[in-house]
Amino acid sequence: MTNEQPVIQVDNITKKFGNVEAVRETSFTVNAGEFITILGTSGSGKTTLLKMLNRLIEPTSGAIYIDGENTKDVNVNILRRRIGYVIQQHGLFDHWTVEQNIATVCNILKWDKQKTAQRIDETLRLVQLDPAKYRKRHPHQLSGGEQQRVGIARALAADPKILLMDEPFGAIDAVNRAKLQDELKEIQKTTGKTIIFVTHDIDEALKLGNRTMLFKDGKIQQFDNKNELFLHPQNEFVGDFLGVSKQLSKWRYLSAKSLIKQWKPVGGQLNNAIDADAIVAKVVERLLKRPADPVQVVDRDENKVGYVRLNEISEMVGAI
Ligand SMILES: Nc1ncnc2c1ncn2[C@@H]1O[C@H](COP(=O)(O)OP(=O)(O)OP(=O)(O)O)[C@@H](O)[C@H]1O
Repeated sequence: MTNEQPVIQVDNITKKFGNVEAVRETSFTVNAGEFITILGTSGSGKTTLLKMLNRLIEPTSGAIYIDGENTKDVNVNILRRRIGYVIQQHGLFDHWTVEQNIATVCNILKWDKQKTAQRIDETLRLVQLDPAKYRKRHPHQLSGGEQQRVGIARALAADPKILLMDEPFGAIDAVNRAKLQDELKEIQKTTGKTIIFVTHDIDEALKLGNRTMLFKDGKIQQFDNKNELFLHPQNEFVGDFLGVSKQLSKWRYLSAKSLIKQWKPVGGQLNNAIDADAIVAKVVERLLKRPADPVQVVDRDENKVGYVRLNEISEMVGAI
């Protein structure tokens, strides 16, 4: 859930490396508690954009505000403590134990031993690692997935409001990657962090992000939730990139909500209801189980209901 409060405001930033414009006149806003994924072609400027948020790269022009404060006016070290950063190759110090790695920022903040030890255990539990088992290990004694978990624990140690993640699961096998994605989503839900997550993987971007930014040639092509990206791609690139023409993608990613043309007030019993956020495939599954009954799509927040019938669904899915 987001609370519609801008935590990041990017105002017309451009980054030039010599003649190369890596990011061009880009503006966007991110609200507190959002999980934003950034997707795009190789070399499109995703990493450059991310690194400008914590001033690892300074914009050539434009401004970035975090909590309303221009990042240019904030001491870089203070800024980076407020913003956790996770990269693909975890960036752990090999000669340090897991606990020493996680304690890096706590030590900079001069936390006492007890507070630091407590936080190490807390963050390890958050990333599903048993502190007693992992505290004293070195990074080379961990699997790739475990290293990445420690990387996330370290980024969370100082309890930053924002987490920047640059292809954090890029080098992890598919099974562990799916597990890490689920865990990260859970961490985000329980901690309310604002996350900006760069990935090459369309499935990962759509699964994790409540909004996804599509990036090409240093510019945002579209920044929307997945329903909007599929239903209203703003240009050919977005359509092609997401494979909007492929029915399969629609069925996998669209929610039941998108099938409803007209919401009606709730009346009487809801005995075959499905959540508005359920994917279309679930609606179809339900319809096939009880072909005679319409499925009632329920939007809990707004207490509304819409109906989908089997004989209508192929027509509806075909039209969206
Ligand atoms: N330090 C630099 N000096 C010169 N050019 C750079 C520098 N960093 C990035 N670039 C260029 O800026 C453009 C954007 O690079 P960036 O790494 O942001 O892209 P990306 O979308 O993250 O790519 P990938 O998905 O391949 O990691 C590229 O053309 C790249 O070559």
